[in-house]
Amino acid sequence: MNNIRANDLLARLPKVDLHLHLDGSVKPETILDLARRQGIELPVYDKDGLIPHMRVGEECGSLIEYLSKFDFTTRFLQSAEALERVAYEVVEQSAEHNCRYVEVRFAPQLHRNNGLTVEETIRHVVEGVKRGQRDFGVRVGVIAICMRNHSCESNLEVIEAAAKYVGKGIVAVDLAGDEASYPPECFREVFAESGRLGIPVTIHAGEAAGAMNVYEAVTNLGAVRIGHGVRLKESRSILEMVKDRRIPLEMCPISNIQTKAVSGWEAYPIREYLEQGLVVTINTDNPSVSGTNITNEYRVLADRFGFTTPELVKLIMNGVDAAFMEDHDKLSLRREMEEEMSSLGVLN
Ligand SMILES: O=c1[nH]cnc2c1ncn2[C@H]1C[C@H](O)[C@@H](CO)O1
Ligand SMILES: [Zn+2]
Repeated sequence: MNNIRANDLLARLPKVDLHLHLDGSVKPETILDLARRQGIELPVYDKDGLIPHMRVGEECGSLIEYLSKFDFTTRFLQSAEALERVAYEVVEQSAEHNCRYVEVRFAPQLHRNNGLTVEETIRHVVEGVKRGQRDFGVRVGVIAICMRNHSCESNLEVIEAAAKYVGKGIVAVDLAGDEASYPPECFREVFAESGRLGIPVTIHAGEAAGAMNVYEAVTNLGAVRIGHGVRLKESRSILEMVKDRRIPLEMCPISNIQTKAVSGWEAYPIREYLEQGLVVTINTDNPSVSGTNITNEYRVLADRFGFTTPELVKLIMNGVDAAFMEDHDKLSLRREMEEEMSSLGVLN
């Protein structure tokens, strides 16, 4: 297959994205408009000029450097209107890449500078994605994020509010932020509460710290999925545990290279993980910070690792299996996607 046709096929394949941060998915043109409406000064007033403020470059050396890009964007996401709008637009952008299901995650406590409550932030994000779901025909779930640098109290507040929205938009809770400085043990109390309330848990782990964080996330924080897990390869026994429990990894290739979770593509363990029988899914993490989209993630994997179309289809369907979705909805999503793949001629 020549490249143009291959790229076209990747764009047209139905896909899912399980790891997508709201505040890492804001379009520069939306920032221009939000700044004007909110009367906030910008360093530049053209969308190309904003890109360096929002996106990491080649030189990104660590997760901490990567995370610094979020400070710029979250300033504009402090009102009901802004949250609803970016939530809607994230669904629109996913639809442009033929995503059939997305899980949009955000940290309520980062959007309260102008007085919104945790529950209000959740309500507005859920409203935005639901409107997107109706207009663009993409199924959507929302994940509420606790932050590693926030207090137990403020993270517990997120869990309690999220619980009220389970079945009404919220599908899980997560833990994100600077992994290296805050070991996951600090969060046992917080995720014990999500366990009591019966909310599914995914945890960013094994990205900027070692495999022990994955172990802690699974055994003590109740994680049933792991965000990234790139450094899981550092421990054979922990890798075996993740494999035996069939815990899906939400890998985000471009982001993982940029945050230096691994030294480079040659060390990226995706083939290794698949050969070892781990459940790998492919996701974007932060399209506007990483300068990526879901089609691009698959294209890079095809180019760098020689993944064939059946292998890419398998990765996509792993994402469907790993979705935080009711069984009957998952079944109908799987059927729809299989039909669409059949009509594209990529299923036997
Ligand atoms: O890849 C990541 N690792 C850890 N934290 C992250 C990553 N991407 C985004 N975040 C943080 C920064 C955002 O402000 C926050 C909520 O989306 O989550
Ligand atoms: Zn993430």
